[in-house]
Amino acid sequence: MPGRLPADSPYGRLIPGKDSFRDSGLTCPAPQGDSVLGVTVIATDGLTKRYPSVTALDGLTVDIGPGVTGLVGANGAGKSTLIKILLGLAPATEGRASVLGRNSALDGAAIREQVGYMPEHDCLPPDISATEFVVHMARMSGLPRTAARERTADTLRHVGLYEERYRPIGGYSTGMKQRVKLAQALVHDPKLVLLDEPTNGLDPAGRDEMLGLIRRVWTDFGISVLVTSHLLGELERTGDHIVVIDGGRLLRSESIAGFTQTTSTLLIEVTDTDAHPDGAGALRTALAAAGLAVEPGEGRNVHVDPGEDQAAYDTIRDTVAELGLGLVRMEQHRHRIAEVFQDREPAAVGSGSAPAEGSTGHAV
Ligand SMILES: Nc1ncnc2c1ncn2[C@@H]1O[C@H](COP(=O)(O)OP(=O)(O)OP(=O)(O)O)[C@@H](O)[C@H]1O
Repeated sequence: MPGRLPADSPYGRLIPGKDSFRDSGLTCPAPQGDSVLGVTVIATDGLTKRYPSVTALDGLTVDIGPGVTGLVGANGAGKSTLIKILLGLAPATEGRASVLGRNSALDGAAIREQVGYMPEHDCLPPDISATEFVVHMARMSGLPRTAARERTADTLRHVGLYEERYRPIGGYSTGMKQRVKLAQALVHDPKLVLLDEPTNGLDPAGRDEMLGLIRRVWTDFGISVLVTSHLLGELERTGDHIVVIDGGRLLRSESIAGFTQTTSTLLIEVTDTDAHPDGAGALRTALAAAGLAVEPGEGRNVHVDPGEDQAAYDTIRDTVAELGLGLVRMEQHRHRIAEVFQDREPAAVGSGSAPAEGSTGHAV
């Protein structure tokens, strides 16, 4: 018989006592196109959570639809508190929240049947294997023994754990542990997963792999994702939508495309040559001498604002050719999410270590 975890279990499992699950296994395609538009997966209205010494959420009102949504905020912004309220694991002081159309304050158990949760902190038992642990969590969610084993094998394979899944978790790397936490959130085939800082502690390559896995949870299986991060740029390539909170308040809620609108600026990337070991620098100098509005900068990309001057494109092409550089790309520059927040008030900028070179993150 499946057991029952206390409500304060880090995984928030409560036993639904049901004997059937969505039978889509791991093959449910993501809904596409208009069919997903206008559907609210998570909604909050004036949501407030006050602890004795701090207000963690302050009148938060936001609607979140299907797909991958990044919930971004500095450490202490209120992300984990929001997740706990959504799951019905903590009461709000004021306001209301609903998940998949159910009231979080009243229907927590029903919500947790349909939602997977990956906690932020390390809370895995070190002495048992990933397989044993995930089977256990599947059983806790009410899956019969055989189905629990099958889905555990499928899910661990999906997150990229193979032979290691039979070894004790205590010997796993941080990345492997994060994968186990993701697997247990997915094993009961939820409609939505809430992932709290899943890239924490990972190196840049590990972050990219985890973000790719998260993206596929939606594109391959149609499971919506709310993923938190304190790194603003990290979710740029992974998410469909970003919600930014600060001090428990909504700063911005927008599609990624909205954040990263194209600008009028052209982005030009060129190769270096023996004659011009700094190809981009040589191009900047030559284009400025030709009268174009070249933005100051370093690195391999050159930014030029052509304004209304259609001849600018020809000038750029001809200048690259005259310098003997290779033209790798010339396209309209898109804002990076981090640039959108560059002019923010210092008070709104929180802590958080920026990841190493090569990752996409910028601390909020
Ligand atoms: N149980 C609690 N009792 C008192 N204060 C709390 C409690 N839980 C959270 N807080 C406070 O509420 C604020 C928001 O915390 P929360 O954990 O939601 O932030 P977060 O955005 O998830 O940050 P982090 O990534 O650092 O966990 C913080 O100031 C935190 O110290």
